[in-house]
Amino acid sequence: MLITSAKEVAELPNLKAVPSNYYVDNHHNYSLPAAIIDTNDDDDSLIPIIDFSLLSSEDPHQLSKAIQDLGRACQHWGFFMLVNHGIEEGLMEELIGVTNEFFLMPEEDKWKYKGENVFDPIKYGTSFNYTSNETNFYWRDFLKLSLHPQFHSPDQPNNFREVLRDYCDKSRKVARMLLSGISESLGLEKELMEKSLDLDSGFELLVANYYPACPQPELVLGLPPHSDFGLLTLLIQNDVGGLQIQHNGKWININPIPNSILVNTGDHLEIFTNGKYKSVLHRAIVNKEARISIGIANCPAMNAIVSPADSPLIQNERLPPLYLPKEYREYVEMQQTKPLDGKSCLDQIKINSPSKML
Ligand SMILES: O=C(O)CCC(=O)C(=O)O
Ligand SMILES: [Fe+2]
Repeated sequence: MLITSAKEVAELPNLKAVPSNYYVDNHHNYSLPAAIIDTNDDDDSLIPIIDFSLLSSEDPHQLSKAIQDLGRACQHWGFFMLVNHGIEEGLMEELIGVTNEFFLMPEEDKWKYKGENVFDPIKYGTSFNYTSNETNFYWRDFLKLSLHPQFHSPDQPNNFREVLRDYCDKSRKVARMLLSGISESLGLEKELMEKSLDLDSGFELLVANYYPACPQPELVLGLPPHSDFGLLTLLIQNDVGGLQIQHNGKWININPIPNSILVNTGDHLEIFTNGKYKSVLHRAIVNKEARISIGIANCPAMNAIVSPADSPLIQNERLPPLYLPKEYREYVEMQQTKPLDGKSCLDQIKINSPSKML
């Protein structure tokens, strides 16, 4: 079957209505959770804002407060805005610019990166995940790149590789610093996570999303509700909002804040913390203007076995392990080939709680 990108559909001459195979109602595999979409500005402003520079403060009180704030944001929201992260605004803008140029290239130049398998290091595609046999589509095109342990980049546009390498080296340092702060926030020794999940060989996947301008945004979704695999995702975006996250049973709009990085905790941080830090469902709506977002998922090493941390602070008689150990690679395979049902993949490895079994 010839696949058409969402951008090609959006650019059909005289397109006034969205083709019906993009209608969100047609996705029979899952139903949207009954929740209120809250567009209230007060709620938007509630997303925690973490000042990265305070995580290296020399003032012990400031440092310990910054670590506590980080832990609280992961526990109560699973999402936070990171400011003062030290990555130059110009570099972030350049990455968004070259990514936009990639999506503006002729279709045949992009489809040469189609890829066939879950672990192909460079993949261009459309909708949620073209490895599952979708017949109804999401209003989104994507480019997925494996960045670590081996770095992969398309050759075009010309300076894409160079800009990406610079950004991803800097983003990795920020992510590692956050992960060690997160270990500390749990009372664990700083290095426990990096050692047990072999983060020096950690897998990193970049997902660039292009949501074309849509004539009827209310009828479609850019991305269905999902949680991210990995430990932490760091996401930058242009100034067109569209991300919604589940919080206290509602969908909350997250408006972009200039020069910030949106961070969320992924499935493997939920597993490692034995459920204390939640991997939160989120989705993307679309707009009459095109939107770009670029996330990097920072993950355990492919052959690491992920389980709740081996520490009495994380699992003990009162807190039995809630998740089955699983090799990271197997989890990714399972997630990438699982049918869409609006539920997190974590459900498949949750151990039934004793109260359920009584
Ligand atoms: O576009 C966004 O803001 C969200 C993207 C996302 O959730 C993803 O790529 O996993
Ligand atoms: Fe996501």
